Amino acid sequence: TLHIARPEKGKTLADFQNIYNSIAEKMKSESAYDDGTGYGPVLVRLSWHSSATYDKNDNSGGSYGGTFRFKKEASDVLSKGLENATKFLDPIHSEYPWLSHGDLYTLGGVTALQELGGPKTPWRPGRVDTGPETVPAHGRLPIPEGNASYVRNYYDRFGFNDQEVVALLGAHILGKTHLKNSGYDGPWDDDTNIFSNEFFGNLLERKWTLEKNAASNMQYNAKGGIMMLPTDYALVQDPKYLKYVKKYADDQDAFFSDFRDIYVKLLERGISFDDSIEPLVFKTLKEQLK
Ligand code: HEM
Ligand SMILES: Nc1ncc(C2CC2)[nH]1
Repeated sequence: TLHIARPEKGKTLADFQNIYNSIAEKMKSESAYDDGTGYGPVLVRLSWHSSATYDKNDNSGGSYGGTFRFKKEASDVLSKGLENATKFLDPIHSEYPWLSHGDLYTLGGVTALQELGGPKTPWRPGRVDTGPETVPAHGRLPIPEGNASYVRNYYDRFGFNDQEVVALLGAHILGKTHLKNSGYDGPWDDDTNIFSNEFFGNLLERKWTLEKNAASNMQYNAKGGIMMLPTDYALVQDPKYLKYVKKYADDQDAFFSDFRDIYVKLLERGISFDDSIEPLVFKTLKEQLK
């Protein structure tokens, strides 16, 4: 499968900054969502799930075709809860109908990440919607019960190495698990909408206890109301992953730049962009107030 980027005709940085601002303003005005967590985390998760169907073996799936807009893909039980994110973005798509869904879902994640204090993340337009026949079969999303070899094997399908996998999973500092979505529960602390390297410090410094949760799933819990999925905890069980967990726990700047790089790589996986076109870097709302 070939995915050639075709940037929307005649659109400039200013046009996409307008969309960024619409999403960011809507995040601000609907900050009460999910008990005050806000829409940032679930928008980041949607950008990940819309890219997570990628398979390097035939270059299928990935963010290009915007196929998450089809119920056939969005109904995957492992995507439960993401209907909140697509419903949030529907009015943005109505306001800017010229923007492809693939560009909408990835731009939503980049906007959320930056508005939650994450790294400045270059973004390129040009994903083109493809039809229902291009929706990949269910089964390409990861399960939370996996161990380290499961996680390594899963990301091999993207061609991501150990360092990239550890950096990418640092996104789990954002947001929450919800029993009604995934059958996992927590964290219950409040600053789950600020991007930082704390996921790694939590993994290394807290005392983790493996417990059965209210949905009879096993998860790791620590005092102070934080939790880890089995796939999170795998990062400290495997010596090759552990090396990078320590690196990122010690060095916020290294985490921010490595997360930015692998997040861009994820959102663009499988797409051929015209490298003579500069990626776009958006200003945050705060930066535009001055
Ligand atoms: C081994 C791979 C992964 C597994 C098994 C996994 C699993 C999960 C699960 C079970 C939830 C809770 C969903 C719910 O109950 O609402 C979740 C939430 C989340 N995931 Fe992941 N995830 C993985 C990788 C990623 C990646 C690569 C990113 C982003 C780069 C990401 C971003 C998020 C975010 C931001 C949330 C919070 C969503 C919210 O607060 O509604 N995850 N993930
Ligand atoms: N620690 C942790 N693992 C998964 C999560 C979900 C993002 C909220 N949090």
